[in-house]
Amino acid sequence: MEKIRRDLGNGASEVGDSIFAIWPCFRGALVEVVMGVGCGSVTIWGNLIETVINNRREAGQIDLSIVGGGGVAVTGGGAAVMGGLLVYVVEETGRWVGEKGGLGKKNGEEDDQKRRRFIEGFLTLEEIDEVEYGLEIPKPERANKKERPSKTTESRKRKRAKKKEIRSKTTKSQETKQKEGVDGSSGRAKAGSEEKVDEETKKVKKPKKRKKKKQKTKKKEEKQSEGSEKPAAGGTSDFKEDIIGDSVDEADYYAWNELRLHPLLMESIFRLRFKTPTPIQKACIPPAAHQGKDVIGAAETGSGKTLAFGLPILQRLLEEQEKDNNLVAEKGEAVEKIAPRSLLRALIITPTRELALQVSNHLKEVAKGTNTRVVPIVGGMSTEKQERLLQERPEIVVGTPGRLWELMSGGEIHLIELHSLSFFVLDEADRMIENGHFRELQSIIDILPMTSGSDEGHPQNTQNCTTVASFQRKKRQTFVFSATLALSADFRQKLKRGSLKSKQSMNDELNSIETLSERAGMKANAAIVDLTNETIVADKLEETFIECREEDKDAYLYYILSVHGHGRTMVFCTSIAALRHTSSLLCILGINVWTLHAQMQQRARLKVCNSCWCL
Ligand SMILES: Nc1ncnc2c1ncn2[C@@H]1O[C@H](COP(=O)(O)OP(=O)(O)OP(=O)(O)O)[C@@H](O)[C@H]1O
Repeated sequence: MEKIRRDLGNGASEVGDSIFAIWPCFRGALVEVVMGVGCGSVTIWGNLIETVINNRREAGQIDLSIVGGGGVAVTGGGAAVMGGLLVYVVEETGRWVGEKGGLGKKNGEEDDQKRRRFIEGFLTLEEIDEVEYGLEIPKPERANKKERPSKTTESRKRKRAKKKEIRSKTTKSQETKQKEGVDGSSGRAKAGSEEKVDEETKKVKKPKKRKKKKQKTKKKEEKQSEGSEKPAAGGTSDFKEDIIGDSVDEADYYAWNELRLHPLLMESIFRLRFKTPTPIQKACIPPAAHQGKDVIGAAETGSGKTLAFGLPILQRLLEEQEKDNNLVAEKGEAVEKIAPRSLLRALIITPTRELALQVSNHLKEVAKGTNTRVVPIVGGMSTEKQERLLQERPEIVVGTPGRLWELMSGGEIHLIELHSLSFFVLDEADRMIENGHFRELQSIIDILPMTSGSDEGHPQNTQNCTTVASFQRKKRQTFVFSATLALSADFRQKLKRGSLKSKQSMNDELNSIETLSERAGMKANAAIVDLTNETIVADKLEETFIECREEDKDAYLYYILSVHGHGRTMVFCTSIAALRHTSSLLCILGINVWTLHAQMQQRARLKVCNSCWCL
């Protein structure tokens, strides 16, 4: 066996770059990486290289063994031995394997140049032309995880053939199940190649569309037939046993008692296993749900703000439904005619599409078992489809300013019949006023009927929209939620005096939460709940700062993810290019990566969000 020593460079990052770059070349070859002694980041690099090589070996993608060099184990373990970290690639087959600054010339000069470029440049995945190099980037194996769409035509063909086989063999219901499986796998976006995934998903999904439609119709029919069996608001139901399955000890949820929520909402809370209300929920629900007050709420991200406004909305809608039902029962049909049915009762506005969907999904989950419908209206999705959803007249709409205003100014009837609007919510208000992007938000606020105490009862004509006369105007509550809050000491006085409403102020942009709140109709007796702390950092987060060289950043990231990254991790990058680099790298290293950035199509962005929520 001819052993050729290849010095892959000095220092962790050089070695790392070389190893990353030449991995694909190792495929099929029997090589040894012999670690030399090291210092400094030897622990990181030792762990990194060992983990990666072991993963690859287990996946059968690489046949490398690690041999401690210079008497120091590859894992380093903090060995403080002076000297650079050296890696020797020992080739068994006699074929060129890889090197830094290279001498290899087994296959002619041209090939060598390509390889050298390949190694020295540390190309990103997008830059590597697999065909040119005759390489196939190894696909990390994921135990117990759904397979991601493969890049190669061969595997695509295999997939298609498999699907065909499944379709022909299975019965209708089995087929549906199988398809769901495939669907799941196609949802896995491959890092740095969202567009490809999108195309691929299209291909995989196309034949399913009809099936899906059929399923939808079937579901709809089932729903309709179930309609009469749905628990009426406030009525007792066997919902708990149905959904919960295993029993819930209500005593564990005693902390919710003081919030006096409707039994159907408590059923949802049991189902979601939310044992105690979060501080922001505890502070906001009583004034909002039982005193009918407006609320300005601020708390760190992830503190449960959605339900801090969501539960009061659902509580009031359920109470009203109960009252209506009782009146109908007492006085007969006549009352039903004047009770507002299927009108927009709550309009929730968020600064981003993803947040709107997150909020909408969260509320849907809690509203399960009630008759309340929640619909998201966001940009980047089919307007026609959203108009169809609105034709069903949902009580709660969660949307982003742009698409909402587009539909409102186009005369979408459900969105401009605002006389029965009982809740107007601005979520993440601090982000809503950032960059002054939200001209549409201003337009939406302008067409809201005045809240009680102003010119109640008078219909308004504003711009393209006309709000209809109210026969049963509800007192509207305004909720403004944010992760940060800076209110002036005399904010309440300003609200009382209406100074923020002055002519001068009306011409100002919505550039502060104070102005935004006041314009949205916030009343002076609003409950102000500020649970932010000075550091802004969420309590559950621990911040750590690692000082490192630019070229070591990737190694640290991989190390942190490998050693500490159990569960989900979010990695923020400064640019889309940086995101592509990092995600490609992590993908090569066998980490399940999803990317999300502004240049992705909305459909792909939503798919990523949905998949991440489902993890
Ligand atoms: N009482 C509760 N007990 C346990 N988990 C809860 C409770 N209320 C909400 N959650 C969960 O906490 C998570 C964060 O909630 P939510 O999204 O409402 O926070 P948020 O403050 O709005 O965060 P962000 O500002 O990031 O939108 C969600 O997954 C939600 O299901």
